[in-house]
Amino acid sequence: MSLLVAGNSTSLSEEELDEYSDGTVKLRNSNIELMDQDILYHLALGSESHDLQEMFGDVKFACMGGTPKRMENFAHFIMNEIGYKLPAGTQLQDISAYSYRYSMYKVGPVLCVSHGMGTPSVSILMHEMIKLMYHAKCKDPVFIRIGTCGGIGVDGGTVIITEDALDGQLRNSHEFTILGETIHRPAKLDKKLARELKSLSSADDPYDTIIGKTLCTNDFYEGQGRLDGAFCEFSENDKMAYLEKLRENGVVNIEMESTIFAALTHHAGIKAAVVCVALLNRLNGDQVNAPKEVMHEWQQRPQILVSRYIRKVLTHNGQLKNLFGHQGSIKSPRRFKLVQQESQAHE
Ligand SMILES: O=P(O)(O)O[C@H]1O[C@H](CO)[C@@H](O)[C@H]1O
Ligand SMILES: O=c1cc[nH]c(=O)[nH]1
Repeated sequence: MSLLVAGNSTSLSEEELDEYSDGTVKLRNSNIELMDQDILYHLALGSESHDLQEMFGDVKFACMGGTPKRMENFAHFIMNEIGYKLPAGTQLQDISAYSYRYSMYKVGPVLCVSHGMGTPSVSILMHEMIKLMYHAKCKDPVFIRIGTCGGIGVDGGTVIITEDALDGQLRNSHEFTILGETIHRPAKLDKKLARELKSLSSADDPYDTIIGKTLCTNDFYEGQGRLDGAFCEFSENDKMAYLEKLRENGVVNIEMESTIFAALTHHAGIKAAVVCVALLNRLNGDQVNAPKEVMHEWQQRPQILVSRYIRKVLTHNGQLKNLFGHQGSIKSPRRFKLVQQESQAHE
């Protein structure tokens, strides 16, 4: 059996992935099965304290993004899009509220979870999300990051689907330090899923949706070649030469979570995608200074694309009609605005 070897780490071969044919998420850690209980501390959930299969067994999509508010908004939006009805007299609850770390909302088969900023925050969440999928016996869950980024040669408002996630040294892997040893795991996303998402963009969308390489950094300022951090020990020429080098290598955007997100989902055999909206074109500057309302509308764009995908899959599986008894339209930015206004009115 051929293994994909990166550093001294291994990833799933095609043959191994085939072994997961019942679709459930297998853990690559035999310690978990031997434990009396597994506490998902940062999600405020546990395998003994909660019936995770009953609560989460129907999850098909785990959507994640940086801020709790974005994910709460997305939960309301997707609820409307898939026609999911909450039991009378109830409202969406933040399932992980008492962790005081991440927020989690469940809308039928869709989980909407905030992941914070940067690798450590996402890494902790991904361990617990993958274990949650395992304990809940979820079948073929798809993980999607819905984020923001800086564009390289693309206008603010452009939606970017990541084809390959690259680290600061342009390697298509994520570097881990485990027991003092450095290992790399491939930062692979599902290319077919990326293409499918792209196919759901519409000529009627008043913005571009593109696929390209994403640079993932450990910092927003010096790490992304900004001149406007508290420190800067390089010149504007150095910065522009670096951004041009990125562009020559096919990089179209920069953010801070894609390699860890890709590496851990791939290591777990979970299909994943990253969809971000550019908040600015970094070739034109460093400050994020678009008006608040404009940025708010831009951030809805990846959510609209992802909702089209979710609706498509649920429609294909016959779930949209059968489970929720209402179809709606695939392209519905107008309805999204209404939901957003309602949710803002409650802020
Ligand atoms: O908008 P989100 O998804 O939080 O992501 C981007 O925004 C943060 C920086 O402002 C980083 O976490 C970056 O990856
Ligand atoms: O420039 C940007 C904008 C959003 N997020 C980033 O990480 N960088």
